[in-house]
Amino acid sequence: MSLEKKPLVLKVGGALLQCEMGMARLMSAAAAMINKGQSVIMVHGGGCFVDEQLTANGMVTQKLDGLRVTPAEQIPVVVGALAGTSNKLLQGAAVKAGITCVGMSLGDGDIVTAKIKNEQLGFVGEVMPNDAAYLNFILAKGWMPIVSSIAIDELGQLLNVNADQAAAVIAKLVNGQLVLLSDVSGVLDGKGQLIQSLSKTHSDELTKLGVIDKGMKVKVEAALEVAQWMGQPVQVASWRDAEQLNALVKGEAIGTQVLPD
Ligand SMILES: Nc1ncnc2c1ncn2[C@@H]1O[C@H](COP(=O)(O)OP(=O)(O)O)[C@@H](O)[C@H]1O
Ligand SMILES: CC(=O)N[C@@H](CCC(=O)OP(=O)(O)O)C(=O)O
Repeated sequence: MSLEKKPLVLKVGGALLQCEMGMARLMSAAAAMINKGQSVIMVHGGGCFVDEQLTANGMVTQKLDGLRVTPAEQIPVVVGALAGTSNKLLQGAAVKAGITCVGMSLGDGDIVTAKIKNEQLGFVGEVMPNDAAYLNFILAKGWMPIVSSIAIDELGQLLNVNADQAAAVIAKLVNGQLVLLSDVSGVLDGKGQLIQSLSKTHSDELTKLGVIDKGMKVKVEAALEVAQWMGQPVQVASWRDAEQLNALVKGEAIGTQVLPD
């Protein structure tokens, strides 16, 4: 299978949902790719939006190693923000760009299996690839799945999954090419310069120095895991940068290339 024929798994981060122009540009890039016959799956976060909604509901946010501690009482707010508002806002932008899309979550169509990651984190999920049939059905129609990172475990419990980890699992599930789009141009070094290509050794060094931290640490870990698994680089780039989006449509490498060993 040629690279460009692999489904493209595009993960978009939270801040995008607060930027109407960013959403419009991204969807127009996605529409251009879909019109060329490229399958695209969009996986999204919405961390900023969750923060906002928790605060509005008088709840506090606590993170451990970049992951949100999610007690049971926060689940309705988190699910509402991610599987509800964020997912539907993106769907709206996709429809406006002429894309036929299916808004869904990790809990749909048995695409993944899920379990609680670690009791300390509360209702935070760890997911594993399971069955690609539902996604493949949508892609075969030429439609674009828009997937929120809410999973459901065997007991029917709703779990909050970090969206970079969700995108990594979807990429593995469909053997897709993963591009993690954030609000920064890629992984930056200690001087704020873009790192063109990043190996595991280099990333470990920068993480130890605290240069790569918070959300970027989780993102780079997810990218390294998929790069290793696929034997091909995973890109960390920016949805803000119109030039990067144009290059992505042309199939060019953008942002930081996170390399397999
Ligand atoms: N070395 C780094 N390079 C770039 N961003 C970094 C780095 N270390 C930490 N960050 C932070 O990580 C953020 C991106 O992660 P995150 O907020 O989880 O993004 P998203 O919501 O797009 O997934 C950046 O906005 C930046 O604040
Ligand atoms: C467990 C966990 O941390 N879940 C994330 C899910 C959303 C997310 O990952 O959003 P971004 O991609 O915008 O960072 C959260 O609650 O913020």
